[in-house]
Amino acid sequence: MKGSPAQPLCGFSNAVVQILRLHGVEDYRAHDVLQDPDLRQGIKNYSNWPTIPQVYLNGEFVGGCDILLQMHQNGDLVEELKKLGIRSALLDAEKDQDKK
Ligand SMILES: N[C@@H](CCC(=O)N[C@@H](CS)C(=O)NCC(=O)O)C(=O)O
Ligand code: FES
Repeated sequence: MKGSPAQPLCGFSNAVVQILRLHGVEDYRAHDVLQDPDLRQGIKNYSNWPTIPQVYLNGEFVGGCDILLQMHQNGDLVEELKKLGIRSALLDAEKDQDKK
């Protein structure tokens, strides 16, 4: 990403942080490519993906901001988190809504 989860330095990186936060995912490793030109280019070569941010789940490249947003909207992100043993906080939020 650009910047840090606490202080994203680009709207696209910020969007990824916010989507993860919605799902209660705050504990992940983030690397600031603005601090490391080799990482900035190297990660693009590694994933064959031209832009930052890049999201990896269990070391597997998932996509950038647009793809994460899409997965958020179509429910895939909840499923992918489940595969990692992470229960999305959004599921509990939905339950709370049902009660009302
Ligand atoms: N549509 C992209 C948005 C990200 C993007 O366009 N990133 C640009 C601007 S921050 C980028 O990384 N450019 C190459 C660079 O800055 O090294 C996505 O889904 O992630
Ligand atoms: S830093 Fe300008 S769009 Fe990301």
